[in-house]
Amino acid sequence: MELNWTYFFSLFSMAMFWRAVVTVVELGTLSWLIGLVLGFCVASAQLSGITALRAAAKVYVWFFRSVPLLVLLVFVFNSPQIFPSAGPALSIPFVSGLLSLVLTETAYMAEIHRGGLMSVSKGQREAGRALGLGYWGIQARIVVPQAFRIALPTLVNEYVTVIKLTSLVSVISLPELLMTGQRLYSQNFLVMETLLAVAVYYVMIVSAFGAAFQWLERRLDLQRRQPASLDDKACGDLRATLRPVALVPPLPAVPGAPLALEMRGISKSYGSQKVLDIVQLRVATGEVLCLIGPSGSGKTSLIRTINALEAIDSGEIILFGESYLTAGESPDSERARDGVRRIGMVFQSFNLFPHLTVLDNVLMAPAYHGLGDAAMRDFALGLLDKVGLLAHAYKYPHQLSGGQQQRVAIARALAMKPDIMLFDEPTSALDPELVGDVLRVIQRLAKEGMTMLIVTHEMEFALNISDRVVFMEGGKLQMDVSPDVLRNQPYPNDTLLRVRKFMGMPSHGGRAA
Ligand SMILES: Nc1ncnc2c1ncn2[C@@H]1O[C@H](COP(=O)(O)OP(=O)(O)OP(=O)(O)O)[C@@H](O)[C@H]1O
Repeated sequence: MELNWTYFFSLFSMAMFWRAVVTVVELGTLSWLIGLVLGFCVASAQLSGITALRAAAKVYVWFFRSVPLLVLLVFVFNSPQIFPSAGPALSIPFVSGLLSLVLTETAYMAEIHRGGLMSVSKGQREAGRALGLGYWGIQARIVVPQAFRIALPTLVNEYVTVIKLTSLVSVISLPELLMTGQRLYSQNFLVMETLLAVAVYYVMIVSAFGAAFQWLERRLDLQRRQPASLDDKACGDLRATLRPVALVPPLPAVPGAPLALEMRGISKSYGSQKVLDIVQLRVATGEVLCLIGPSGSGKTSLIRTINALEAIDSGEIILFGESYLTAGESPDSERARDGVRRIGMVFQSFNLFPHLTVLDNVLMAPAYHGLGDAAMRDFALGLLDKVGLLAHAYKYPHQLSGGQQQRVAIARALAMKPDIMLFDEPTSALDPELVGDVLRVIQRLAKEGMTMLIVTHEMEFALNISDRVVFMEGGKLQMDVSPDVLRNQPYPNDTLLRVRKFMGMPSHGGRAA
């Protein structure tokens, strides 16, 4: 069979086909955009803590993924028979088509968004909470930008699917591309030429939008962003504009002033396992405590309760003389969140925000709390200079070594001008050669008078930096003594002997291994 090529080419200059192209693009794009937004809401509902919401979202996704679009289209178009008041709107094929596509796409998009949201690690949310961000702040500034980037390639693919699905709307007489072609070949019987032209029209639409989306994907791809370090001259020029940064706000450590932190009878269990067992701890302003102990003894759990990342089962935590967290209280309460703003936390796995530059990581919390002015920007740059990373201010976390990332995390925590700093094994995830730089920054903070609790396995560091070394075992504080006692107590009791052994010290004291 010979194709009539002259007729085929003439189909590309027919106004009715280009009108159909506009219809397809309008219908596909609107369905995609509305599905994108509603799908995100449904995915959030699926992941919410509210059982009824979760169940409703699950049923929605299950139902609309199961019903064929063709069936839905015919049903929606004819639904005025059941709901006469919807007649004027739904008798318009474009509206019925849009509604059906949106109902279906919302279900598919919800699954895509859910995958994106779930792949943002728990540590990212915890870093947000540790910086005092509320639920919506964490969603808007941390989770959604990352989830969207992860989901983007699949969302783009879904756009192509939606464009092709619009051809089904011909079943309710919308003059889109297929319907336009059908009307034409039912008159002239040039079926193959017309369908071929329809296919080419679809390919053109998909290719044009595919290229645009690819451009967007490339722009959003963080791995492609490789801003360079500032050279010495640029660093020097920038440094000259900055004022020296005072890391620790002057807090009066006068006699009779309240303790920086007091833990009264804190207990916590995970199921039947008690991980904190009536912990009593008092920390004065300016004191540095190192928490040591065997793996699983509860050190991280203790530090996480101080930062309200975990609720407590019994007892009370008091911050600068004011009750901050009590047994059973939600760590998300207003009071706890206010307390968290006074505490900086540095995590073992850094938890930097990968979609933000180093400087924006540091500025994230001040900006959220309404402090992100020009002076704060200078302060943030000054902090980066303090931790030796001014040259890297405009890079992204993936361009830094682990040790550099951890120093950014310290600067980020310091940007909120905390009164207490918590460190949870800050060097455990680092290669040995990178440990020193991080420890030096912490040492500097100690010298400047910062109140600090540090969970560490660096025993010599603990002995050098601490005012007190606290040994934990089985969720209990077994020993709380100065490094001097640890090193020099000539008549050690059994616990001290055990701790010396744990720290790799000789039983008569001295240096740690
Ligand atoms: N979210 C959780 N759910 C259940 N159990 C947990 C949870 N977090 C910690 N645990 C358990 O609590 C105990 C104390 O853990 P924790 O992380 O506080 O110990 P750790 O002293 O910091 O240990 P390491 O030095 O290995 O980091 C462990 O037995 C651990 O398995």
